[in-house]
Amino acid sequence: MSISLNTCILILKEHHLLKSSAVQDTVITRMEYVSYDSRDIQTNTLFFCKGAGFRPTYLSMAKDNGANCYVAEQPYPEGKGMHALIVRDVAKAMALLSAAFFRFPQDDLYVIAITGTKGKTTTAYFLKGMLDQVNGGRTALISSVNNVVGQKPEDTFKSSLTTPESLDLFRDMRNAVDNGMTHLVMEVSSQAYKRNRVFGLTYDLGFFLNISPDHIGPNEHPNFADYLHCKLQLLVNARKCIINAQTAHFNEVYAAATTTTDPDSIYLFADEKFENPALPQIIDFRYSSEELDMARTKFKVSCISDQAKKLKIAGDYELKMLGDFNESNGTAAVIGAGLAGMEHDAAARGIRDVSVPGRMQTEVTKDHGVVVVDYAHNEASMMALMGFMQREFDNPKIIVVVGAPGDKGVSRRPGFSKSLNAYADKAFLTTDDPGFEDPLEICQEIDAGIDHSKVDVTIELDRQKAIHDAISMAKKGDVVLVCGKGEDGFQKVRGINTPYPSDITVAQQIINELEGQDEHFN
Ligand SMILES: CC(=O)N[C@H]1[C@@H](OP(=O)(O)OP(=O)(O)OC[C@H]2O[C@@H](n3ccc(=O)[nH]c3=O)[C@H](O)[C@@H]2O)O[C@H](CO)[C@@H](O)[C@@H]1O[C@H](C)C(=O)N[C@@H](C)C(=O)N[C@H](CCC(=O)O)C(=O)O
Ligand SMILES: Nc1ncnc2c1ncn2[C@@H]1O[C@H](COP(=O)(O)OP(=O)(O)OP(=O)(O)O)[C@@H](O)[C@H]1O
Repeated sequence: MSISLNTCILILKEHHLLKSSAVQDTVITRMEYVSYDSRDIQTNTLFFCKGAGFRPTYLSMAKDNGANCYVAEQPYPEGKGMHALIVRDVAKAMALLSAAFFRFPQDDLYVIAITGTKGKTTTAYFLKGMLDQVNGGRTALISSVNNVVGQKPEDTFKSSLTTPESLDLFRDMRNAVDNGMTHLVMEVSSQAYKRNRVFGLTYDLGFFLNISPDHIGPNEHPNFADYLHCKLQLLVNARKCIINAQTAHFNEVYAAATTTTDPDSIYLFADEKFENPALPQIIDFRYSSEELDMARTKFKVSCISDQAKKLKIAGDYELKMLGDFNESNGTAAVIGAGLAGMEHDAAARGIRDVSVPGRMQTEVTKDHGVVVVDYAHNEASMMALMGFMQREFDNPKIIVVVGAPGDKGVSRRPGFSKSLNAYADKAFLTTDDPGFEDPLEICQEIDAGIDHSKVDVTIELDRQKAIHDAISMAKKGDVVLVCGKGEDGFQKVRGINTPYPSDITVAQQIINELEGQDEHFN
């Protein structure tokens, strides 16, 4: 793969991004590799100088290792002798030039993008499960858990960001196309728009699931308005939009979709009980809860509007994952499958056994109640999780193991106290990626917001012991919720990923010890 200097100049000019260029007569004018990291350079690399942490010495290193052209927002003496493309916005330039370098792989994929404060990963996995039924397992995935770019084991790898840097994203898409993948389901974080990681990318389908305050703080969004604005961009860039009519800020969300999409291609869904007389739009799809047992969720999807009835997706669906919020996620995914051409039976087959690592993994024990390991890690998801347990399991005793990460999301901590006050009977406050903060102080901060007349609190910094004590004390009919880390196999302590056996493994071992069971979590 390669790109010529002329093509780069043309693309940057077309998008009004080029401020100036310096072309060297003596240096080759084709670039055969692209990188934004001086530790990853090959001969004739196009190198992007980007990011808050960029240092000019990285450019020297890149040049010494074979880079022949750099793109930056200002000229650097360290780049003397290289071609230089000086641009207004390096992140936008990187997205456009990477798409061209990797030969526009998005054109050969049916691209589905999902945003929302909660439910992105689950909805993405549901969609992959269904689409795999009709394309022979050729659905690529970009998610905060795993990325999948092919069908061989080595084509599945852990992701470090929810939405990768544009250069990595287009490379992953190219690999996916070359590996025969036909569809791509991707999570798009608000940060991806803030940082122009998906600049210029258009989706066949775009989902907006929900929004609540989150990701506000240093390095993320300065305020909620900025967070919402970034999330709305997904709809502006989608050819067809699927929107949860029950989302907060519905009017702004719907308006964003209409800026580039005809109302006939905007699909709304809501649960059967939802009524909002102020809403002029027809809700296209409704879902309703059917019976629920300890292991499976059943719900029905109905097609209401004429445009909805064109899709053959009405009927009953079953999920392996509990949670009424998963009925909402499931409905969104089923609509997406319908728009991608699927019908009810294949969709129902594809979604029924999907599980997402670390999300709503449930074990029904003999004598210690129901144990759930879940990724809930902010107020909205804790409320959704505990509220569901209280409604569905007839007001059980709720025992929660939870902590808050250090160095980030400080605004989430009062949300933990609030949700525990609302639903928990017993809370074990414990360690969760403390980073450079003292985990005891983090726990004390959460504890300070707890109403101790409602919730009995134990601070136990050893996470494995906290899980042990929670499950040991639980009796038949109780619910134990182990929140926040799901399948994470490490604790971030002082900048180092310290190995940790994962909540799933720890909980399973404890249940085995207590009850001699050897089944696995659902
Ligand atoms: C604020 C933010 O999003 N920052 C991301 C961004 O950092 P940056 O561009 O400022 O880069 P940097 O790490 O300061 O380094 C500067 C540059 O020097 C280069 N470098 C560095 C060292 C060297 O020796 N040589 C060299 O060339 C680096 O490759 C980089 O290009 O680009 C980096 C990759 O190049 C990301 O790792 C980093 O994500 C940070 C770690 C992060 O935590 N991001 C979070 C906020 C995020 O993006 N989260 C969302 C999910 C949110 C949600 O759940 O909704 C996500 O999509 O993951
Ligand atoms: N639609 C929803 N509404 C509220 N809470 C939800 C919803 N879907 C999932 N959750 C809760 O949020 C947790 C995370 O779900 P999921 O990983 O699917 O969301 P996400 O948007 O990818 O999250 P993140 O951005 O934090 O990675 C789940 O474990 C569950 O507790």
